[in-house]
Amino acid sequence: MRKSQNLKGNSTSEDTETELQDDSSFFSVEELNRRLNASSALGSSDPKKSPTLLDPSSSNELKVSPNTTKTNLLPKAAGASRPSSRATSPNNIKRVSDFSFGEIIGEGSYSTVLSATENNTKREYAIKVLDKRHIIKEKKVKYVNIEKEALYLISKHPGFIRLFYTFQDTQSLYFVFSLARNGELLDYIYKLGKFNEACVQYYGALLLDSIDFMHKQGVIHRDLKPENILLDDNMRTKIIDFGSAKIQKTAEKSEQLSDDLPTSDNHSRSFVGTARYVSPEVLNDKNASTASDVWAFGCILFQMLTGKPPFVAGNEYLVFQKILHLSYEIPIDVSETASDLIKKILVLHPNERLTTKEIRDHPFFSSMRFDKSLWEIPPPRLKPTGHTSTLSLSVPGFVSKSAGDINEQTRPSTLSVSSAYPTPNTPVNTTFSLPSPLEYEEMNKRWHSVLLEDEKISKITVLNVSSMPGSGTHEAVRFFSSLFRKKRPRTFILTTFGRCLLVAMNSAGRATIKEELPVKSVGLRVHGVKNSDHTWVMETPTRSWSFEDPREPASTWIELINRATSITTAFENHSVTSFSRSIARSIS
Ligand SMILES: Nc1ncnc2c1ncn2[C@@H]1O[C@H](COP(=O)(O)OP(=O)(O)OP(=O)(O)O)[C@@H](O)[C@H]1O
Repeated sequence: MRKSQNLKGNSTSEDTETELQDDSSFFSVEELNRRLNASSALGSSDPKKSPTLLDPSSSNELKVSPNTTKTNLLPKAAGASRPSSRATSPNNIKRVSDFSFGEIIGEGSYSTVLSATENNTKREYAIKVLDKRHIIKEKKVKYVNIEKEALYLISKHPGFIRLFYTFQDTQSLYFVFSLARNGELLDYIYKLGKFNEACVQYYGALLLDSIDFMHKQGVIHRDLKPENILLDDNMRTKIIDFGSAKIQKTAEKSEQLSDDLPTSDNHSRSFVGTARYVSPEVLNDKNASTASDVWAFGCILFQMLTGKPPFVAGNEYLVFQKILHLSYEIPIDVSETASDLIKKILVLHPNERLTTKEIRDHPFFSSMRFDKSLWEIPPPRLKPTGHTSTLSLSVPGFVSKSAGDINEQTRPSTLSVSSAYPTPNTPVNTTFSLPSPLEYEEMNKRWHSVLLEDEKISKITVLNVSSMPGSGTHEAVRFFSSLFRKKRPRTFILTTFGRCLLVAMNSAGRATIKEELPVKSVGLRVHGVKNSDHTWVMETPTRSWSFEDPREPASTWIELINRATSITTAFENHSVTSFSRSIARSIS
């Protein structure tokens, strides 16, 4: 296997050929419960019988308390984890003290993922930490097992994240993965708007080859989406998150291989997946099949080609309606060959959908060779193709950093992809990080008409926003307005005075405030939304706003809004004059 050096000069986990070493005993509810009980009864566990339980005197022992939260279950952050006196635990099963944990690089519904360096080898990994109590409570033990088994089945293919070790301590389960340093495919789609067709062919081919292999191993992923596709040091794709996977039985598998028709999962009738990528058959009768993964693949191809998934709407119900009615449009700038492929994949009936083999043979992929050499050719430079004019925002005057060539520019050195700033042609789903001081100055000038005297922009980004009457209004009014609730892209400005503004340019090119969010309203509630890490809600008794930011988690925003509330409070107490000036200004 390839030898690689990371940016710090450390060798990466990909360097090692080690077979999966795991503590398989913890993957049963009984064993998990037994160990949890043992740990609760402090000291009653028998380390000989449970070789992977940490020594209670170890600095890395994580104590169970009834008030334990997800965060304090985590190993200590960067540098805090002291190397163990013993390099590894008995039977070569790893333990927390074998690693120094770094920053949190991702969070899932049931896990937190941290970067980590193995103390002995200095190899870097991504370690997924799952809270045992939470897994048991939510009845997810079965899925933890499936994830491990699926990862084992597909481990020989380069298109998947590699699982190296599993282990546990009293409170958590640990999956040690190869570290995909270049973040999620989704980041690049947002950053570039959309990919040119050469890039879509290349990345589409890597994914197709991976999906094909995965299906031959009897694994249906069931949650394929750009967030679950990571990019490694060489900008090649690694599919992650097998927590929703289904493993087919051998009989099903051989049937599938003989006739190449989609095999379905008749046993699992629960909805899994993500609304925008879920197939019509899963919505209709909850039957997931290999064709359901092909459907999701079609949605991802569409998203790479156009910048957004084919089925988007203000809420999940409307997304489902669009999927069931096959209501999507291919923009005219997509080539005929690509459109033809999309139309043959996004087909309602799974048996009429192209199979992975048929997709490989489609003219869109005629330049790609589906063999080992596919994974050896250098990735094409990631380039956007122009912009979708109907989606562009009118935010003039910013230095564009989004367009161009990602591979050409310095690649992001960490997992967080530095984002672009609003430009007149930036697609709506893009979000933006803080600009440099010079760009700040420029922005403050551009938006000065919405700012107060001495007030500066603290954060500017584009969010999808919808609003409706608050919980204090009549239920019928709320119900009907929910039917027409539409998320619209809006430029959001947080100012140094703590004001949160939704702004737009008028036809004369002048920035105007569309709305000022009532960060100090009595009865204001700011909260996240179940099943969506990137959506949050601001609610007053009379009005509620729902925000979606595909890049930044809702928790960051909730913290920001809370901070804005305290800033405006301080501001009001100390600087009444500025408010008077602002009123005078708005009148003039
Ligand atoms: N090997 C890795 N290298 C780098 N980042 C990773 C790796 N594995 C996971 N991540 C990051 O952590 C996030 C959460 O991981 P993952 O999707 O596996 O968790 P999960 O609990 O299964 O999530 P979900 O709620 O989507 O099921 C990912 O979206 C990704 O950004």
